[in-house]
Amino acid sequence: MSTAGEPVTVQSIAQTGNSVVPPQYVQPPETRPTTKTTQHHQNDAAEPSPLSINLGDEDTNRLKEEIGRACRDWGAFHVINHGVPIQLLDEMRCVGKSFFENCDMEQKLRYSCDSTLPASEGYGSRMLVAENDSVLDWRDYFDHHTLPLSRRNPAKWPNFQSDYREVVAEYSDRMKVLAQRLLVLISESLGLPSSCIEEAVGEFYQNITVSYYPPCPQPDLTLGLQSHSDMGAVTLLIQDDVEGLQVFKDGEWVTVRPLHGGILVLLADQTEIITNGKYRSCQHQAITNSERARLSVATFHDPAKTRKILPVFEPPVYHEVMYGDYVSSWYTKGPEGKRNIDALLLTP
Ligand SMILES: O=C(O)CCC(=O)C(=O)O
Ligand SMILES: [Fe+2]
Repeated sequence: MSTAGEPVTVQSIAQTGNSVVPPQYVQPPETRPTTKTTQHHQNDAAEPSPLSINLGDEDTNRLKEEIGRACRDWGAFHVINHGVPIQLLDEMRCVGKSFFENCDMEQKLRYSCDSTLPASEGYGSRMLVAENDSVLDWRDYFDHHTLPLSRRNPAKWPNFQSDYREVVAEYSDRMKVLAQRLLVLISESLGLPSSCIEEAVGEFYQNITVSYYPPCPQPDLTLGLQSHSDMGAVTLLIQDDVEGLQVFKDGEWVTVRPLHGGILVLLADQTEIITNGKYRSCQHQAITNSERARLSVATFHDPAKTRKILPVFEPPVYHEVMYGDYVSSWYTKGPEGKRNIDALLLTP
């Protein structure tokens, strides 16, 4: 499939035009995206799914109540009037897309990540794959290490497009501010002191991953990204206008309708531990389609690897865990839905 020594990317497979995907990309029947378990968003429903929350709402009690409800019911919600210029969201999508679509493979491969290391920075294709897991995601990605500033080295990011590095840096700074504000609101929605969750997380380790899902000839057999919950504290996600992200709610996969200008907030596993399971992390996956490539940009806010994470409510339902240990077990076992966090339950 690849020329000697080149990593296989999903985009290069898609470009062969084959009508059949290579066998490593075929999901076992139980994880395939079936229409039976998929409830598509309700077009005319009174409440979009997941909920969309107006951060500009001056009625702060109502705002906190809505956030609490969304966190309990979905572990995910869109925010609008979030203070981040919509133009910056568009620019971020645009520079990300242009890396995948306007650079030739030789240029792209200059930024290849080290696929033997977890969460290595750069261009790659197999991030969430466990060591012994043979099913691959139908996705390529570019991961940027953005915060703390000591990890940020824009020289490792593409510069074929003149403003790529500035856009990513500005986007990173704006996402951090928004994530901090959200953790305040989430804390307050539980009656906790404003800074409670933020202090439990400590300094943010932030990564920005641009995911690119090429059209797939067999969308019924594949996943763009297998079912998982994010490991850190909170993820802020934007997508283009192509559907594909699904969240798991009440036993069903619900497709998240793209909301231009909105930002999707996904609660991640450390927030579930810190809130002692009052708010659960959102299990999600990405499906593929045969028509159009899809792009998303996920901004992860994680604790430092040495940070000890433990519930702030008594009696604790989860074990204390060192975040770095949590990440290691995740990478050796693979995400497999939410199995990793369930392993921390004191009374499973
Ligand atoms: O592409 C998406 O919408 C989801 C991406 C995601 O879940 C991730 O990168 O962790
Ligand atoms: Fe995710």
